[in-house]
Amino acid sequence: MTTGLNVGERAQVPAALTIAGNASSGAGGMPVDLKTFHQLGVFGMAALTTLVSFDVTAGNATRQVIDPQVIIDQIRSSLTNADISAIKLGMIPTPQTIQAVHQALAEAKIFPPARSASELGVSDQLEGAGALSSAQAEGDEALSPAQAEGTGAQVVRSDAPAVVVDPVLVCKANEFAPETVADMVNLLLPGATVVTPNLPEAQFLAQMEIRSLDDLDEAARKIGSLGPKHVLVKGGARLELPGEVVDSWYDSETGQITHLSSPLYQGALLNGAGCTLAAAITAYLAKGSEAAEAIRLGREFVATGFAHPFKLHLPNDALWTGPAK
Ligand SMILES: Nc1ncnc2c1ncn2[C@@H]1O[C@H](COP(=O)(O)OP(=O)(O)O)[C@@H](O)[C@H]1O
Ligand SMILES: Cc1ncc(COP(=O)(O)O)c(C=O)c1O
Repeated sequence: MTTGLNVGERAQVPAALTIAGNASSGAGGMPVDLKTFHQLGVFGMAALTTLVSFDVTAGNATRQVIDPQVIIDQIRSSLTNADISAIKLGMIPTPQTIQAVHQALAEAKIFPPARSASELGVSDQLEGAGALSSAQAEGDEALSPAQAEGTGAQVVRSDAPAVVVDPVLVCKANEFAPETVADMVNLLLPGATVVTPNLPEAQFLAQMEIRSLDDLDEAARKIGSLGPKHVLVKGGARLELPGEVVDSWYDSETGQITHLSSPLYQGALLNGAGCTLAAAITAYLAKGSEAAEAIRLGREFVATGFAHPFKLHLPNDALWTGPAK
């Protein structure tokens, strides 16, 4: 096999880090992210937050949550092991693990510090999403961006890697960890370059029902008001439009909504589709694409995968993250 490199020559490829869970099926979280990074010519690194096992006979999934300090250690280690060009956040299953991820990324000046209670105006308006993250509600001292600026501390590095947040709350039919919404909103969304909720996740984040394309757009705008630069709400097969899937992309800077559509594949949900999309967007950002291009190319990569599902003994087959067979 030839790599196109001479022996001893370094591979000049960007690196991307995924902070995610492991699905032992190989069809969700870290395995999908690393396969996608590799397929797109990006060196993949991983910090694990959870271990998920599906039991086909019992029809349920169990998860083992990784100790928050171990998550911080993995992220610190990855950030010092290589120059990382983009980061993907996937399943982060508890308020404590979200706080740990935020802490590690804020200390590296990749994420802004936690907002203080008085600065939580926007998420205050989100009924039920919770105005305070649990750490803030417990009275932890948070340095606000304004306070940090006052001390001369730089809030986010000018060369900080792009961060794609896939707010994993609903995995196909399984709803999961709705108690993490407040911390997601307060700690993860403000630092996101792109956030990629599926339809039910967008309902949680925007606190509204989504039944139509107009609702999808409204949810994208609402989530955009929480701080991310770009929001891609995946209507996917769940919106049930004839013959096509439509995702709604909101650009917070321009305030513009764009509909991105692809042919519907058999009306099916495939395991790993959402992870592959967020990982592909991360990979393209790592390779230097602007967000608009990364989102478009990421969707194309997923559409190719839908044409080649991999048979799993689970309620849904898996998206294939490799080249066309
Ligand atoms: N049946 C399908 N045919 C083609 N594209 C799909 C289909 N279902 C979802 N998609 C697309 O795949 C991507 C992931 O969507 P989705 O499966 O809803 O995410 P998640 O895995 O987070 O639930 C989106 O771009 C969506 O539009
Ligand atoms: C660890 C992990 N992360 C993420 C997901 C979400 O996967 P999908 O891309 O199918 O939405 C799953 C789904 O089972 C998972 O187990």
